[in-house]
Amino acid sequence: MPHTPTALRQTSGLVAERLRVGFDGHTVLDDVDLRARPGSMTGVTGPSGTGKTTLLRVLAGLVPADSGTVRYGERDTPAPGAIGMLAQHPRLVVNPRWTLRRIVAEPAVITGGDVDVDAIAGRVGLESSLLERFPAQVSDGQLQRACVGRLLVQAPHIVLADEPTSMLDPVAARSVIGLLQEIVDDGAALVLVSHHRGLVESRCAEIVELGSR
Ligand SMILES: Nc1ncnc2c1ncn2[C@@H]1O[C@H](COP(=O)(O)OP(=O)(O)OP(=O)(O)O)[C@@H](O)[C@H]1O
Repeated sequence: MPHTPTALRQTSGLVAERLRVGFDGHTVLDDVDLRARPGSMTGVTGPSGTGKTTLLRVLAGLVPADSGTVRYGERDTPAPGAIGMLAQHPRLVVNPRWTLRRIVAEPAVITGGDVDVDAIAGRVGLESSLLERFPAQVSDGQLQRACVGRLLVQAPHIVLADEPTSMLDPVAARSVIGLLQEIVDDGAALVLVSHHRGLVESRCAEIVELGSR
């Protein structure tokens, strides 16, 4: 039976309260609250070095907070596969020895599901012929589309996107944001880190501004 991400998704957002993180005695996050609701985008913005990526890492459970809490629905740790991430530099996070087809299909391999990678490629505007290429043989925009395709296969409850369009030209950026909006409209809670205030203000129901006090 084909993998049907939408049907499998059980939405639950996340709530972070009073997060504090410091490195080497220097406070980076100071009492930060953030809520990401199902079917909604939450923006994180602020100048360079104010802790946007650190906040995403804490939300993903990759960096422990010194204090504060993160709740994922009813849980205090995310369910396996509940969080999907989209990186600013997709080349740094994908396996360079995998074809785009394998990169897109990977979440279904992990769960033992079946997936129509060509259909997913069509949905994210990636020519099927590119699926047989390796990351070094495609553009940043094409690789980011493949990563969005992988998100569609994973169908996470929560998407954490760290400057996902900053490497892309305006047309490709709009397209990737449109695809993320589809994932949100499908019920995911999305946290969007971006320096681009206009983008955050136009798309996000809630905005966390770091470095503003
Ligand atoms: N593992 C770490 N050890 C020590 N310091 C760190 C670590 N991770 C981040 N920092 C520091 O924390 C601060 C915030 O970094 P972070 O990458 O979260 O900022 P950012 O807002 O995402 O920046 P940018 O917009 O430039 O990507 C920086 O001063 C950084 O040097």
